Amino acid sequence: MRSSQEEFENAVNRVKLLKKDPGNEVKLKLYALYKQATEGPCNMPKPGVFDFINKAKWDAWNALGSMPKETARQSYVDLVSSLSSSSMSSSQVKPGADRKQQEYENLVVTSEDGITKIMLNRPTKKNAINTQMYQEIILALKAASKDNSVLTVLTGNGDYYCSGNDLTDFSGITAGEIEEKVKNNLDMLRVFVNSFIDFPKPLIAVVNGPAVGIAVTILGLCDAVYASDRATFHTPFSHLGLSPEGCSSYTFPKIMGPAKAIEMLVFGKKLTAEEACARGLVTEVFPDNTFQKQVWARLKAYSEFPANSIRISKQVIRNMEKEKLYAVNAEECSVLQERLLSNECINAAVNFLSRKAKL
Ligand SMILES: CCCC/C=C\CC(=O)SCCNC(=O)CCNC(=O)[C@H](O)C(C)(C)COP(=O)(O)OP(=O)(O)OC[C@H]1O[C@@H](n2cnc3c(N)ncnc32)[C@H](O)[C@@H]1OP(=O)(O)O
Repeated sequence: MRSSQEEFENAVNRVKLLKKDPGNEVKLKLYALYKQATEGPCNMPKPGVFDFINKAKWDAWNALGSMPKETARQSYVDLVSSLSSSSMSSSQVKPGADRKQQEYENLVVTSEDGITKIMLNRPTKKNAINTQMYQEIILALKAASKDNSVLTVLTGNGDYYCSGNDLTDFSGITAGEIEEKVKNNLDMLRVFVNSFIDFPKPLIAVVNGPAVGIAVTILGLCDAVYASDRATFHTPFSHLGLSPEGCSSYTFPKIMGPAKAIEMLVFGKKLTAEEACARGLVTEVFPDNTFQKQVWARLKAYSEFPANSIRISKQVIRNMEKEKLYAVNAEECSVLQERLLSNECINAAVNFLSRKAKL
């Protein structure tokens, strides 16, 4: 259900009544969503590098890309509700009450039986992740981290799980605009990956079909990966003149050993689901014809475990590595920023756009 103008205005007023300062990151998000909801996409000139505050605000607003006003308004209302409810005592939160689900352009998000499912929903584009979908996943993870669910699931609609970063993202950009666009996208990628690092409860990938690029690397930050035997796992970074992201330069060698990680991340070897399982990237493989039934029965059973215990145990494991993962993410984004501007990468994108190259 979409929120009304009245709900939005109420939320604007409720922000002023918050007892606890929500911190700069959240304040920037609120600012950006408010501007997007009231004025639409950012078309203001970018403030100078030393105008730190206005630049941070501009970056946050600009990163929302072409998100529709209505989506921004709903995201704003949801964010304010989560801030208001997090300042309520636990006795004020009704057990089992499901949060109203926000509507997204590129995702379908549902909550049932203690499980929030975030489904990538661009099946005609093999669920390629464009700028707006990155933003929506960030928002959906933020909402799921605060809802009543025990588990959160990431999956894809259609025959693909996800074909990775949308390679048309940079089409139509002039030479003068490219550096700015790349920088903004990399700032957004860093926030996107951090939202996986920070996710506070078990996050499970239900890989219904082939996965490419960032959709594969991010699996190293998930807590379980269930795959159909139809799924494949491909990170063709060298083929595209790119470099690893999603913390895979750290998680993959740790999961499968350096030689096997290099085979995937540097030489672009595509793995079957069974091979990915043997390397430890996938938790379990299921036959495609019973995949959904078996996986959801398993998840339903897990969702009945005590919620606090599950969350705290996941956090104990993740907290050991958080600082390292933030540093890896920042380093990977900085290397990737250079790569995206390289001729090798630009040629690969042009070849894809002119349909000369596919994987
Ligand atoms: C700021 C972030 C930086 C992060 C950088 C990179 C990380 C990565 O994710 S790198 C990996 C990028 N992905 C790819 O290289 C995959 C490209 N796609 C393909 O090679 C093929 O489309 C694929 C093998 C996935 C599927 O082939 P087919 O089964 O033959 O289908 P189609 O090619 O006809 O695809 C249908 C439709 O979807 C569009 N599509 C698919 N993938 C992408 C993509 N990644 N980006 C944009 N569009 C994609 C494809 O163009 C078709 O569209 P239409 O022609 O309009 O029907």
